[in-house]
Amino acid sequence: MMSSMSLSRMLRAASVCRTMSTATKLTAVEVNDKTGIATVTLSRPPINALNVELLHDLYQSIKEIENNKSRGLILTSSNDKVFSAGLDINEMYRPDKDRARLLWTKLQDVWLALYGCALPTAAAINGHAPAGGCLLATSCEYRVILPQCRIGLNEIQLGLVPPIFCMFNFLNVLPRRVAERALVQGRIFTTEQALQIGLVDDVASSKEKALEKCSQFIATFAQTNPLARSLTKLKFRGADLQRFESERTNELESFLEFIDHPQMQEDLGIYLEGLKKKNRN
Ligand SMILES: CCCCCCCCCC/C=C\CC(=O)SCCNC(=O)CCNC(=O)[C@H](O)C(C)(C)COP(=O)(O)OP(=O)(O)OC[C@H]1O[C@@H](n2cnc3c(N)ncnc32)[C@H](O)[C@@H]1OP(=O)(O)O
Repeated sequence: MMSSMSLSRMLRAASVCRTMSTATKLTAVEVNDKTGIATVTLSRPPINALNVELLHDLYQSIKEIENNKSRGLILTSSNDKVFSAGLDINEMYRPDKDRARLLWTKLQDVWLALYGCALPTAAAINGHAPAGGCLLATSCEYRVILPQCRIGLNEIQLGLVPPIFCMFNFLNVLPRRVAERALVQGRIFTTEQALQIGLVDDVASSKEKALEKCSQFIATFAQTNPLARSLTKLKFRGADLQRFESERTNELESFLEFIDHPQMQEDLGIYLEGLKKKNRN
């Protein structure tokens, strides 16, 4: 039989963390009642590839957390090896046109919501974060990664032109020269390299420790007026957000044109096959 001691401990634990009522299917949202910090966990097995539904759920979660006046937002993954594999290539290979349009629009919405989020944001990168995975992490204000991970914007290696928000994210985090070179080379960095160039702020030995470091970062704002903080953040990011708005329709059309190109389709097919073959050998 359970002792009254362990029952009270369990009740106390249950009152600290609560799952948000509107938590969605592909993202789990948990709010720590003690700290007021919300953790969004990407939960689309096996590798959190960003498809229309995951992007939709992620957008809803970010907006919900922002509207519920949480103290901060931490983004992480339920997979212990992969934070996110980036866009789901199946959504771009031989795509349904309406769905491809929706995919890109939702990616744009997520970027706007996360990059422009009024709350302090942090990413606990508990696995590999190529392409769209890196985009999500660098939209946040602070990043902690685990050892033996790989992170970077490798779009150019797939023959894709990195969209403007990739550039904004890298310029916000890295010196201009380093950002430009990383994007034009489509570099994927190891944990050590990412820390050395400043693509991530810290390294933690486990997911729990990474989450703890993210919470500590968010706690540094405990004494700061939230409105003053968010307006100051907006002063830094506002020009990027405005330029993005003025180019978002063009970028959507360029994306659709790009993936409609026969050569692009052939390249994506080869790339996808290469990823699958790896598992067959
Ligand atoms: C101005 C604008 C106009 C131009 C617009 C251009 C468009 C730019 C788009 C910019 C934004 C984002 C781009 C992207 O995000 S593209 C996606 C790029 N992602 C990658 O290259 C990652 C590829 N994957 C990996 O490196 C590895 O899978 C991993 C993430 C490191 C995980 O390794 P693992 O060993 O743990 O798992 P693995 O066995 O490789 O994979 C498991 C199964 O998942 C499949 N898979 C992997 N990645 C993807 C993916 N991104 N989409 C779909 N499917 C993926 C893999 O094939 C395995 O499948 P299976 O089990 O063998 O069937």
